[in-house]
Amino acid sequence: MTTTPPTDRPSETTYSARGSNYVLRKFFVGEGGVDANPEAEQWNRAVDHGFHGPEPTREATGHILDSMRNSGVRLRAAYTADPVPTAALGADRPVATFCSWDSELTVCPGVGIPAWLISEVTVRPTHARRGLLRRLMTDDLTEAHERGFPVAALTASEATIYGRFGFGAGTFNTEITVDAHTRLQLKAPTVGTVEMADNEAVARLAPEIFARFHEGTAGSVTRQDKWWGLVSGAWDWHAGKADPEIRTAVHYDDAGRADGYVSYKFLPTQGFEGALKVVDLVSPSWQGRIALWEYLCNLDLVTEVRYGSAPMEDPLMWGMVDMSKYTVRKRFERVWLRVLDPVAALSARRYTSHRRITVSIVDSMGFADGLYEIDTTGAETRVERVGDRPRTQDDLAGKSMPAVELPEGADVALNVDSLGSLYLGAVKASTLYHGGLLKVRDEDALRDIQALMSTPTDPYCISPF
Ligand SMILES: CC(=O)SCCNC(=O)CCNC(=O)[C@H](O)C(C)(C)COP(=O)(O)OP(=O)(O)OC[C@H]1O[C@@H](n2cnc3c(N)ncnc32)[C@H](O)[C@@H]1OP(=O)(O)O
Repeated sequence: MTTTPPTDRPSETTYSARGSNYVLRKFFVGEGGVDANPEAEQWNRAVDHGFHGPEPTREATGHILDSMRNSGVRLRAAYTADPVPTAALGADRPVATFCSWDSELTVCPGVGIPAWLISEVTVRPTHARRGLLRRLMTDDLTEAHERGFPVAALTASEATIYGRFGFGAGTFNTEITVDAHTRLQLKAPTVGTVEMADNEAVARLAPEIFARFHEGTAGSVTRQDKWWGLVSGAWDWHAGKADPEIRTAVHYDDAGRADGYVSYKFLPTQGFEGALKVVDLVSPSWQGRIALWEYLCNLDLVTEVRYGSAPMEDPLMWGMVDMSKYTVRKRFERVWLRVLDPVAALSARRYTSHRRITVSIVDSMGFADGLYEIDTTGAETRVERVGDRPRTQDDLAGKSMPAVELPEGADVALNVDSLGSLYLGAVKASTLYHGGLLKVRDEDALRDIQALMSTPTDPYCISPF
């Protein structure tokens, strides 16, 4: 097996496992669309295979490659280096895909940190469980760490896969329906006005409105360009075609400034009546969001409104006269967070409590492993790596998720995936403690970490990626 150091330039290396040989490549989408990027086109086909989707059309591939090029997405792929039997997919079709790009994560209102986003992870079933994912993930996270990214993030197809790579569920959403048979009655009047809008005009407004939402919302990540086509119906990247059924509306504040939009489509179920599905609903303020909900629920012929990116604790529900009309269909983890640099990540967020504690972080991949002191007692937060963590039996056995032990000198110990969940307040420290995922020196230490890590609101992300 040979390796080359990670760089943000195209690179190539080799990998062998269980008698099979692979070439691993990292590359970028260049100018010239599908014709000029045959390697990226094959990569995109492999992604669709990996998620059991249909063969992408040339037009759909063109849109995806453009979006990836505009966002500087780095593509990783594994190709078989062994002879390909007759009728098997050609050697130019990757057996594994992976990509990542630079983004920003809001950690508290007004404060964003660089985040390394990962997506499109697939391994062809006939090449699975040979360590290809582990190898691609290790290469990619190593590069992110070397380039100084405090965190990496992804959205997971299965909750069981990514903990071993140090990712913890960092933000949650709910899928909701609001019964709209009668007009939405709210306890407090809404502010501003809502107008039905021109889709193309909304596509132009949307990036600025989203940027204001993003800046003010812990847990939000920046979006790729492809979102604005989705919002306006010009291009639905999930469906691989334009969507002429998309309708939009804009919310204006009392000064007449556009400060929110909703993009939605009608799903007729019984004659003229039916459900509305929200595609995207964005405003920097809850008042704007609730006003857009009022607009949606008060449309004639609409029996219910469905939304897949509601927050865990929704001001809309608490504002409704009849909260029984608000139904949570599903709760799911959205952003999985992986702390790569605890000093940078923990220094960036705000703390409302003044404490000094020493935390032992267990990271089987090594990036964040060690003892750290967090001190918020002074005028400025100070986070410092103060030493190595003593090796345990599980470390020596090479376990990817070692059991957490409290070393001497530490007040608190936890695995790096738990830190990802604690970081923006998706979970309380006491919940992790009761689940056996966090060890503490004594009750005072538990109280300290609980107070230190608590956040004023749940983290919230409305941008699957
Ligand atoms: C961020 C995203 O894109 S999410 C989308 C993920 N992709 C999919 O769901 C598409 C269908 N699945 C696949 O393509 C593949 O099965 C993958 C990507 C999930 C796994 O790829 P593989 O190359 O088989 O994984 P690899 O052999 O490197 O295994 C790495 C580790 O993950 C574990 N693992 C792999 N797949 C799974 C799984 N589905 N559930 C739980 N654990 C898993 C392995 O046991 C192994 O554990 P260990 O290293 O601690 O012993």
